[in-house]
Amino acid sequence: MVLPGKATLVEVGPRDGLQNETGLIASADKIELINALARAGLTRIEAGAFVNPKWVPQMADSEAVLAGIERRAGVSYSALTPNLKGFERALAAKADEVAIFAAASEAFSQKNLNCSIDKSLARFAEVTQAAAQAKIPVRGYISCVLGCPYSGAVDPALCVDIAEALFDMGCFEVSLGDTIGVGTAASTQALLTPMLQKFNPKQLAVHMHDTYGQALANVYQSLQMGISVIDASVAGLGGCPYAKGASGNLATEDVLYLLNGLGIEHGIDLNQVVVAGDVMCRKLGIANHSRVAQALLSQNA
Ligand SMILES: CC(C)(COP(=O)([O-])OP(=O)([O-])OC[C@H]1O[C@@H](n2cnc3c(N)ncnc32)[C@H](O)[C@@H]1OP(=O)([O-])[O-])[C@@H](O)C(=O)NCCC(=O)NCCSC(=O)C[C@@](C)(O)CC(=O)[O-]
Repeated sequence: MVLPGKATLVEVGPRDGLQNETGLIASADKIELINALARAGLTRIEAGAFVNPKWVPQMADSEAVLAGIERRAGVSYSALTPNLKGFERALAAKADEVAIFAAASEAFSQKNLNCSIDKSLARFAEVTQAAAQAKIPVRGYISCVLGCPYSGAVDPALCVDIAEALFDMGCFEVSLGDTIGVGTAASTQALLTPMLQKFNPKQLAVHMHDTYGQALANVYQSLQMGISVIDASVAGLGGCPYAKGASGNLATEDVLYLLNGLGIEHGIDLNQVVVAGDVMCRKLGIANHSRVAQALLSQNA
């Protein structure tokens, strides 16, 4: 078993976690969440999405959010950019990093991006070209790597091809998304095996949703295979608007507890993350989906 000595968390709660909430959340509350997460030691925070606001109204205030946050030294504040228009908005809002997001399923690509996989990659190439000129790093995502809500099983070979296309156009990292949380440790291994034959583990991240309660096992599987960048969402907030029934990402607090138990360094204060998630859940009037947060909060109650 080869475990990395150090792991980096990419906090996606303020974007992936909140994008699906139906009641409009005040920009000030999003800003407070992001600031609290940065103070807790998270160094990569997805702060918004410059997507079509008609498609995802909750992210329509991403300009205001990026303008309102404290910019802590050493923290990278990123945003999703589906096309050149999104990139121009992100650049004007001074995002430190942007992310493009392809899918390993034609059906999901149509639902999420209103176009085929090939067309989305052509749009993303325009974004990476503009980002290279502006010296903004670009992260790539691939959704549905372990299953699609519309077309079912996904071939790992297709994921490898899309990852290659994303790296070829200049992405510094590709995050592999189990968008609907159907993966298991075995299917994660089956995906990562061909991925790691082609790419360095340092180039890859995993982004696991917890619909079937397997996300932590999938992260552990990924750590054992040398992946050390993990996406997570505070309090397990979230779900994808184009993946019915998909629950939130794996909770940041639960990943931190796993890493602590394994002795893997991460530089984040678990208790501060628990408080940040608790404050947001109370404001939203929703349950906290982190098992670790539930346990720690009940001890302190
Ligand atoms: C890709 C598009 C834009 C195509 O959307 P479209 O409607 O086909 O776009 P269009 O180019 O035909 O333009 C239509 C209108 O939208 C405007 N428009 C066009 N682009 C933008 C923009 N960037 N910002 C603001 N406005 C924009 C454009 O200006 C135009 O305005 P009009 O002329 O009608 O007034 C749309 O499908 C879209 O926004 N999709 C994003 C959906 C989304 O955010 N999904 C959730 C995030 S992905 C995810 O959660 C998965 C992930 C990453 O977490 C990983 C995982 O879990 O697997």
